[in-house]
Amino acid sequence: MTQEVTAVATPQSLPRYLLGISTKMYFSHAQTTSYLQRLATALTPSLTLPSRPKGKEIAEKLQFFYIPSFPSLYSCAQLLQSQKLSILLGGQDCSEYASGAHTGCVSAGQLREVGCSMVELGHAERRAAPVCESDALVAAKVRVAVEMGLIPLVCVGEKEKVVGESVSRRIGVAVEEVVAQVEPVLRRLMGVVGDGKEVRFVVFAYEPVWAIGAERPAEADHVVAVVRAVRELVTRRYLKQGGGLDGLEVRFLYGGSAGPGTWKALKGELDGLFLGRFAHDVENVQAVVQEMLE
Ligand SMILES: O=C[C@H](O)COP(=O)(O)O
Repeated sequence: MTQEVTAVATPQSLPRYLLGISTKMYFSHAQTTSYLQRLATALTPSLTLPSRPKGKEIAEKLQFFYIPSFPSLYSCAQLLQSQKLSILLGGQDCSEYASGAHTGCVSAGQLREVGCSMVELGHAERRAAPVCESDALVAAKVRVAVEMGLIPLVCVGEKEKVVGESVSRRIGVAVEEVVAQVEPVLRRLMGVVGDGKEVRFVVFAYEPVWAIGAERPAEADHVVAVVRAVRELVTRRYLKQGGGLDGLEVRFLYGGSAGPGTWKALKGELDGLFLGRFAHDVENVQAVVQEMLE
């Protein structure tokens, strides 16, 4: 008998660290489901329910999420739910509309229905041509997603690597660009997230565009300095009393050619990692998990 998929309750708490993987459009449907199965097998008990021995200890520290292509979501949800794996599922995008005449689009509600509890929005590959999503469009999508109970994973990052300038100038330029992407999102979330609301989290993946699809991740010092500055500004302007987003938890992950060694270099300054190509090899994921649990 085929396992039915049920909508998943929006997580009301998350462990200290998050570890996510997007397989973008790299895998066929068959490859996606077999990859997820291999991942689940390799990472057991990390992915098992918190009620199981060792699983509890790990689940308190680390939450996994997986973001495959749309056509594979239902099968992935079937696999996760039938094996009771503690891994959140997310879509790679959603519409800014709740429903209607929008051919080719996928709504946040549909994602929820097929077992997603997250949605990735504003990835650099969608902000770039030919899709050209604007900050305002990304923010509108985030709001709709949150209204449907999905935790948004919003990708942000500066486009160019500044060279031949002082370190403070390099960081300043990046912070300015990232803040310009983060603030429209937070402003659109006023009144729909935080204390007493279904969604209590917003996750930002800091992905300098120049570090995506590269040989190696951005330098840890750069990542830490940019995220520290953005986090400080977000806390001061939005999360403190009167900032309009009381009770909202904001997490910052790093993405962009991340793999074994990246977490160690970041020295626990971030809230997790978002893996791309280097996660295609399940052994790399095992190595990253090991680093994060140390
Ligand atoms: O979605 C993931 C990020 O864009 C990172 O991808 P990458 O690790 O292949 O550079």
